[in-house]
Amino acid sequence: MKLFSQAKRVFMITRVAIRYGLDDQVLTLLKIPALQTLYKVMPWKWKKREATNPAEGLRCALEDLGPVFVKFGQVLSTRRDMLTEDYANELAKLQDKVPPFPSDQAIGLIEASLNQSVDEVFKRFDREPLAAASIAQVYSASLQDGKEVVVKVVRPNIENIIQQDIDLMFLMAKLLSRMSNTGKRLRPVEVVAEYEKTIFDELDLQREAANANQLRRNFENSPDVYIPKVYWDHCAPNVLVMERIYGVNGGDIETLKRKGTNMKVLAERGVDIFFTQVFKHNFFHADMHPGNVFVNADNPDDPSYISIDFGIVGSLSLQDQRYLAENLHAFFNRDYKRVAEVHIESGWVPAHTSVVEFEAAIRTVCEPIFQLTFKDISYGKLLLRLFQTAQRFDMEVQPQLVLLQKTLLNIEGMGRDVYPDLDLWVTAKPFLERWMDEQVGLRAFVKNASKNFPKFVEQLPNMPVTLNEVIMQYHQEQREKSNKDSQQSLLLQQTIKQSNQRLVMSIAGASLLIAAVIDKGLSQQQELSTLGFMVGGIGLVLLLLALLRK
Ligand SMILES: Nc1ncnc2c1ncn2[C@@H]1O[C@H](COP(=O)(O)OP(=O)(O)OP(=O)(O)O)[C@@H](O)[C@H]1O
Repeated sequence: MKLFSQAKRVFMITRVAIRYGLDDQVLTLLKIPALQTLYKVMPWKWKKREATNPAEGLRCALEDLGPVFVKFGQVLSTRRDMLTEDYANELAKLQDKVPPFPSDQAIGLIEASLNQSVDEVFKRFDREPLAAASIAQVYSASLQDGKEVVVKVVRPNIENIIQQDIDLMFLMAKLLSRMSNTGKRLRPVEVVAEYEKTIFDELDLQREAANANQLRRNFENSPDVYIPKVYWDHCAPNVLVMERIYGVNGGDIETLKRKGTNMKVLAERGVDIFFTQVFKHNFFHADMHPGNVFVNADNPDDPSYISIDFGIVGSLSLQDQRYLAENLHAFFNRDYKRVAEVHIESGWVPAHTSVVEFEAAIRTVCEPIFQLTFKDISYGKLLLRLFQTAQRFDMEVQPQLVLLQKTLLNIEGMGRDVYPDLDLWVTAKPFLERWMDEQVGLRAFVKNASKNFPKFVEQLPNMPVTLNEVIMQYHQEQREKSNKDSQQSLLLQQTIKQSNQRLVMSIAGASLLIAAVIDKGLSQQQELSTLGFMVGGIGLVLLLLALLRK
């Protein structure tokens, strides 16, 4: 049965591909002369194709193949590192205009999942869907206490449809990578695997609810962005009930202007929110297209955002954060040598990479960007160029970094639609510098010491005993050795003396550092006081001297 339905689907895909002239493109990619000759005599070759160019053909074909392929095309459209501009622009036009599924079916699904009738859960449930998307359908309703909510419910049987289509995509990707060099370079199997993960993650609305909750906590009381509340009691893996929000769609520039919205403030807030998520919370909304962003313009001078759709989020490892911060920082000082060094020092590119060659390659792609004024520079494109260059030098860019680069492109796009003179660097610079300050150098050391302080205090009572044991053991070993060789006895005495000096220095250094940490803790301030900074600094120097002393 499964084989039959797959064969039917293959047949349908072939028909759609022929209709839009994709067969020609596939054959060109495969470069198998015999097949190409045979193909020339196929009857449909003389039929008129329905697309005017290959990129349009691909978009139309994906639209005909249904929501899973449409979403795939949307994801591909953001991979400008893989596609040429004409394909990326054409795929960006893809919209999942899917017909709604019957509301009776939706209500049946909600009731089965929540184990309650819709009338019990909701005071009012509007049977006309608010939106019908590829994965889920959204309804408006009100809870028994009158609170307005939206109810998102996953399409029935969508999991099987997705699985079948993804299996076919894998098949096509494998064929493409085996039979064509260009195909192999595009790494289609990896691209489909990444897409599979994204789309299945989006199916789990409980996961989306948890993401929403985390973002809501991160931005609690923020004047910049509002995240709607999740009603957990009425959520299931395929049902999400969330506070209903009202606002102007982020892409509706005309309405925003008509309302007299301060567009500069709005654009700057967008960038601020992004950098806060990346460098402060390390948890970012990664599906930032205008359809998912609303604006509260009730007070036009002080506009703020409202965010929805939390299916895709990203988070960077400390190493990736550092990569990002150090590179952007070095870039904006046009210090390409430093960019190259950072890559090599941290092992992102192989140690044998020539700094000079890498630096030259980075300069070549980035210098044209810096011909623009700061306000016209696209950070998303800059990162993209950097990734492309680094890939040529054997760096494997982490998927989370690619996700971030795509989000950055979106943010920039939206920000500049709102306020064309937006200067991202003005907002980004303090974030990067603060982050670097906190992660690298003495402040970072003291900060970490402060973080580990409770653990240290816990172990403090045992410290004398442990220290004594270590010293005794050390002396014992030295004594045993000294019995064997009397000449070494003198040496031993010296060593013991030095080790005692080292011990005293270590204890003094550690005490000063602890004092600085306590001072910071007592003052309840984010930053160290000048005195704390000095005391901590002396402590650190003593510790370093103790370590370096032979
Ligand atoms: N909390 C909310 N308040 C008001 N409207 C909402 C809310 N959540 C979703 N919507 C409406 O439902 C639409 C679809 O919601 P959402 O984007 O979460 O679904 P989706 O299945 O992820 O869609 P897509 O695949 O297009 O991203 C939104 O564009 C918006 O119009």
